[in-house]
Amino acid sequence: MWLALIIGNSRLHWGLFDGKTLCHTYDTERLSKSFVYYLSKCQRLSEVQEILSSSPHTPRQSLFVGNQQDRADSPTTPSFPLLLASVVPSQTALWLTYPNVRVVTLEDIPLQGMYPTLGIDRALALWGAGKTWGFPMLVIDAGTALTFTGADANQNLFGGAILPGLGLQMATLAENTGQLPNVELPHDLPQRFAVNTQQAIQSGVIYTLLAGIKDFVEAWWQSFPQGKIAITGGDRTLLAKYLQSLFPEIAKRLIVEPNLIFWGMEKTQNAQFFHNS
Ligand SMILES: Nc1ncnc2c1ncn2[C@@H]1O[C@H](COP(=O)(O)OP(=O)(O)OP(=O)(O)O)[C@@H](O)[C@H]1O
Ligand SMILES: CC(C)(CO)[C@@H](O)C(=O)NCCC(=O)O
Ligand SMILES: [K+]
Repeated sequence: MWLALIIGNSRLHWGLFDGKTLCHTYDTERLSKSFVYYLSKCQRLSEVQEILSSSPHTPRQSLFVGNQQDRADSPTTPSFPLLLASVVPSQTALWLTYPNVRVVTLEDIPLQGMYPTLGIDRALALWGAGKTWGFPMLVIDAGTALTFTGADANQNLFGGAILPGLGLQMATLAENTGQLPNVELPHDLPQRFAVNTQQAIQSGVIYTLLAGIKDFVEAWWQSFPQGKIAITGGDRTLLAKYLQSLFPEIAKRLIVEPNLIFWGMEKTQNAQFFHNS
């Protein structure tokens, strides 16, 4: 068993693997140094699962009482292996205190033509999607930031784009204006021409984002008529639903998959190391 951890800009994403099989996923807030310590002391799978699914993530001392002494003294009780990918350098540092950790870098991903500051989450999602469904592949990651990242049939980075994600666009409007409220995203596509403030914000953010996605997707298909498209990230389901209503011909060709980055991590040499250990 091993753990995959993606440190995103809003929260942490956890994958619990049995070899190549992804058994469980968890999302957590950012965690404390003592959490890192407790996780490193977990011996049983049930302990890992309990502390990752508890909320808030302050592990109960009692979980460890009793055999804590054995653990401190025994050299034969390694922590669960942890494979880490992070786009938040300050958070990476905290997790380097975990004893059995490996960090995924761009060098671990066999895509050609990557530029040095490319986000590891983008490279991993693209690698995971391409290795699973084939290249050419375009990944749309609808997270804190929304990104497009594409690679051609030779697994060469074709390029992409970065813009504020749906949540960030809504939050920025509320934070930087005197009269605009914080608004939730609607479950269904709103009406385009709105007659109240809340719906006007929803319409503006959603319809311009959908138009932008359509434009990128069409440009992608112009370059790669048989090119595949996968969407991931916290807003993927909502976006896929809006696309289904507005541009069904695009939605039909979309692969919607929450775990692209985990698939990417599993398909690096680093994971191979864990499979064999
Ligand atoms: N339970 C949730 N908590 C936080 N955000 C959520 C949740 N469910 C959906 N979202 C949406 O997910 C988006 C954030 O996506 P995600 O969790 O993929 O971001 P992230 O952790 O910052 O990762 P990345 O850095 O890759 O974007 C937000 O815009 C928000 O609207
Ligand atoms: C764009 C984000 C924030 C998306 O999570 C991340 O991939 C990142 O910090 N990237 C670095 C810049 C780049 O990818 O070109
Ligand atoms: K920054």
